[in-house]
Amino acid sequence: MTAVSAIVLVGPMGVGKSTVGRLLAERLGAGYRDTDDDIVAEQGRTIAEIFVDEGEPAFRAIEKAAVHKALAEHDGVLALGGGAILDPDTRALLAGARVVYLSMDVEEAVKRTGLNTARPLLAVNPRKQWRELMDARRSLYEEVATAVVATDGRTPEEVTQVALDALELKEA
Ligand SMILES: Nc1ncnc2c1ncn2[C@@H]1O[C@H](COP(=O)(O)OP(=O)(O)OP(=O)(O)O)[C@@H](O)[C@H]1O
Ligand SMILES: O=C(O)C1=C[C@@H](O)[C@@H](O)[C@H](O)C1
Ligand SMILES: [Mg+2]
Repeated sequence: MTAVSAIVLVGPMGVGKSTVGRLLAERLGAGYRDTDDDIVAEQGRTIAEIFVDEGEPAFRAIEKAAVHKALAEHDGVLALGGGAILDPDTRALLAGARVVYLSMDVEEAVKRTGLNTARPLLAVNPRKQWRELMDARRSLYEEVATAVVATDGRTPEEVTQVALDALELKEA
């Protein structure tokens, strides 16, 4: 069963899903869960290792199963991996949920992700790769979102407050 009361965070790598997700959960007195963490725990490997060992399609299959499991089990704040919305079944499942799309522009993205090789899809030419990813994904993030929150120039605390306002949620 899908836990439709979950608040789901989507958006590109480094936008602050994990940071804001934890703050949002704290403010709401709710649990926090992150599908990237679930995958690492279940697989006993890092995301980068899964990409290197098995390639992106295999990672996406693992991710799809992890996202569907988390949506069924968790009714707090749930951060999804940045590419989870690429899967059409996952997008269909999100149709019943409250989904916050955290957005940012490319310069902010480069600042936040830097040259961190833990993000395999941005490991070579981060600025170009980020633009290409966003060209392919922007409309998918918008499709699943019930609220869009721009994070540029805002602290994580400010982003959290704007998300609460957008969802019209009060603190616990
Ligand atoms: N609003 C913000 N302003 C400035 N820095 C931020 C903000 N939100 C997050 N950060 C910083 O940006 C980096 C990425 O944040 P975070 O790990 O939360 O992103 P993410 O969306 O979960 O990324 P991923 O998709 O890779 O899991 C961290 O160093 C974090 O401290
Ligand atoms: O945007 C993406 O495709 C990804 C985002 C991260 O959350 C991880 O799920 C992984 O690095 C892939
Ligand atoms: Mg994260």
